[in-house]
Amino acid sequence: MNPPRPPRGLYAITPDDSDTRRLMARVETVLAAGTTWLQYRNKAADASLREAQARELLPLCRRYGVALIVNDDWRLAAAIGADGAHLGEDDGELAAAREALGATAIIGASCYDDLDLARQAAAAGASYIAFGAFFPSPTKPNARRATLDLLRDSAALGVPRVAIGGITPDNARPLVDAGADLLAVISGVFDAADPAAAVRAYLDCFDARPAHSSLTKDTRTP
Ligand SMILES: Cc1ncc(COP(=O)(O)OP(=O)(O)O)c(N)n1
Ligand SMILES: Cc1ncsc1CCOP(=O)(O)O
Ligand SMILES: [Mg+2]
Repeated sequence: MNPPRPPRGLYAITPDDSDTRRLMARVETVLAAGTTWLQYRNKAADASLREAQARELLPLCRRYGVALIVNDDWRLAAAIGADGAHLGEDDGELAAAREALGATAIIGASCYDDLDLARQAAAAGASYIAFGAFFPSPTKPNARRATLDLLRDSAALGVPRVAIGGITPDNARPLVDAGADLLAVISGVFDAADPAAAVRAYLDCFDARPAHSSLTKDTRTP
């Protein structure tokens, strides 16, 4: 049997939206257009709204065969049976998340502009490592900035690499050429005049681009 293919494509991340009906409709458009993974991120919601929104997103993602990854809070991911969690530097230990979520969960780690952090995350069993911000981010203007060299230099780590931060269909191709397996995007998708067309434009950036990593880990959508 061939080894599983690594994930590749668009990793859409939800905007802060307190209107759950509207959020579901916005997300469904994006899932239907061909998103690979979805991250639930809402920095403005309280714990109860976050749980309600994450719970409602899960069956929607399942319907489209898209993995749901919860930002910041692996306990919430575990409580609702999500496919994984994304952890930044303030979001707890990867080992604890892995223990709670299990061997097949998708657990991502923010590595910002730091190859050593990426090495540590890969060694600790991260399913993917994320670098960025690569461009000024409308969502997170003070995010640390990363360079394309990080993507090139992290190829040998053998885990999928995610690029984030100010990515638009117009600036994304160099990231894919440098080794990004997934483009993580909030405003470029959800603030676009036509979010479905934006999703397709990001996916076009992968056309005729070889997959970079020779990965063996199974991080496919369940
Ligand atoms: C795919 C992906 N990459 C990076 C981040 C940023 O995580 P973090 O540094 O914890 O910042 P917040 O998202 O919590 O503001 C991410 N969420 N997703
Ligand atoms: C969470 C996060 N971490 C670095 S930049 C960023 C926000 C990405 O959003 P956008 O795609 O709108 O720049
Ligand atoms: Mg975080």
